[in-house]
Amino acid sequence: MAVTATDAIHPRFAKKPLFYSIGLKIALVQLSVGKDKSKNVAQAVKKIHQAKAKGAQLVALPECFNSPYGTKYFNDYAEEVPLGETSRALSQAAAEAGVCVVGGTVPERCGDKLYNTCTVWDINGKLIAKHRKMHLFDIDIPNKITFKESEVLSPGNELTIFECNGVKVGLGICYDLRFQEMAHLMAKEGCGLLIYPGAFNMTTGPKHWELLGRARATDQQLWVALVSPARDANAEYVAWGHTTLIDPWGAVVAKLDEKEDTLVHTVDLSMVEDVRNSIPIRLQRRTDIYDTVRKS
Ligand SMILES: NC(=O)CC(=O)C(=O)O
Repeated sequence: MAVTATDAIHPRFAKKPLFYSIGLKIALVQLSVGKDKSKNVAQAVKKIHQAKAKGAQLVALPECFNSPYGTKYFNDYAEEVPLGETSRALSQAAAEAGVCVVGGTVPERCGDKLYNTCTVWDINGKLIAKHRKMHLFDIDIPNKITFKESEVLSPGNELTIFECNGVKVGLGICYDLRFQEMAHLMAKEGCGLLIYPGAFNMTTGPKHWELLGRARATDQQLWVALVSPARDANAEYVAWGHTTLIDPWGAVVAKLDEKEDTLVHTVDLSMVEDVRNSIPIRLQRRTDIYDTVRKS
């Protein structure tokens, strides 16, 4: 069988990627998150306006930005999307600032189920995408960390791609970063940037956070943004921090430490095409032997 130039693209998505001769100024907000939900949300709104003042066209918040990260908190902090107070605040902030907002994640209530959900708001405050964490964080590292999101959360079943200023952006949430098939499908469907709100911890953070981000960027030859909450050493779950932006060569172009801060950088989408032209692995995959296929 002949080797095909590209593997099959899901019919729901356009075959042609959008982008590539443009820059997109993004702000990654490493937010301090505590137990006071309204305070968390107000701080996020403040950071969105500050990022806009620095010229950002897209502002991304971290995983679980309105609630402490822990299974015992999710039910109490959960809200319906888009009816809840957090959705309303993000919609208003996006519209008032005139900026696209990738709303980190919140615990979402839908019927009798809870999800770990990222919402995306356009410059008019309209909800344009919603991603539910597909791969739940269930791990057990003896004497280090045991976490079982599946005790209270349900997984999402959809890939999520949206468009901002002509750039196709793919979304994953934290543990989703470990699954290269998901990143591959989003790249195949035209994304030039993948954004992962995430909250790695003090065990897996130093070992895997940057490594996985660089792996996804290198494998898929696109930009990868990892957005963490700031570290709170007194929290039950201590986040690693180190919000990071990685270019399509797999190089870290900007990185925060563990404190609250915002990383602002212009993502040059022409680099995606340059890297793909220079190292044409997309055309060299042996799809006659193996493949990654979208099933829904
Ligand atoms: N918190 C997560 O979902 C993922 C994580 O911390 C890890 O993969 O490590």
